[in-house]
Amino acid sequence: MSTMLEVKELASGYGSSEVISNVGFALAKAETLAIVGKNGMGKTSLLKAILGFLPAWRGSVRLAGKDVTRVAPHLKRKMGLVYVPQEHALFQDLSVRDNLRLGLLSDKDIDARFEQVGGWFPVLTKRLGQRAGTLSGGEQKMLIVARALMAKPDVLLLDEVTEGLQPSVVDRLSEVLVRVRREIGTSMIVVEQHLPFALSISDRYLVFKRGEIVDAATVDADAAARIDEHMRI
Ligand SMILES: Nc1ncnc2c1ncn2[C@@H]1O[C@H](COP(=O)(O)OP(=O)(O)OP(=O)(O)O)[C@@H](O)[C@H]1O
Repeated sequence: MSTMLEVKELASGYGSSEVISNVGFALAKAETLAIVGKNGMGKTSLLKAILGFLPAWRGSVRLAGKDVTRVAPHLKRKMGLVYVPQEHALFQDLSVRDNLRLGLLSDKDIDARFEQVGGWFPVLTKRLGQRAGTLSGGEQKMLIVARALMAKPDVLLLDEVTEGLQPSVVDRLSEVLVRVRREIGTSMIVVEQHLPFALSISDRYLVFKRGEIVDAATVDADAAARIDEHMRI
């Protein structure tokens, strides 16, 4: 299977403090990888280092075979790497439609993109004219994910996407992400505290501790118990 994203010996941090050390993994086409670990272990920083918001101190990031370690985040986005940040990054005063449109790189295929993404998120299709700021918290999170999917990403990085969501919305999101992967073959990295959600949609997982990978395995029936053990220590 072809490798979409390859991270090798990546290190990064803030000021003089290294928070990501020697991180390496590969993500195949249409594969979903969960990254789990306690608060403050460096999961968000890892995503930022992959995206280029944090500079790589050492190591490399390759996207579909190309070295993108020093490529700016907006250019990586054009190359198919899209990020769903932890915070609610919507344009509150713009309509749902305009927020979705901002996820597109150009208006080419706009109708087809609205149709496909609307099929995944019918709740948004009904509210295209509504101001994003007036959506419920769950709907706003759906809109952030939907906007990221407008550009049909090759690789999608999702940071704590279930945070603050009620169980029915979490279930809905996992159904949509499984469908997206099946229908357009997106590869995904899911940074998550919500273990059942992460494991239900992932093929493999990495456990992160103090900026390093301390366990990496395929998701199987014992994965949750193994991860719990790491979380306790
Ligand atoms: N802008 C920043 N400046 C300095 N240090 C930072 C900054 N952002 C994060 N850190 C530090 O880097 C370390 C890793 O933080 P990070 O947010 O990557 O962890 P995390 O595993 O994503 O945690 P959480 O699950 O709480 O979001 C922490 O010690 C944090 O205090």
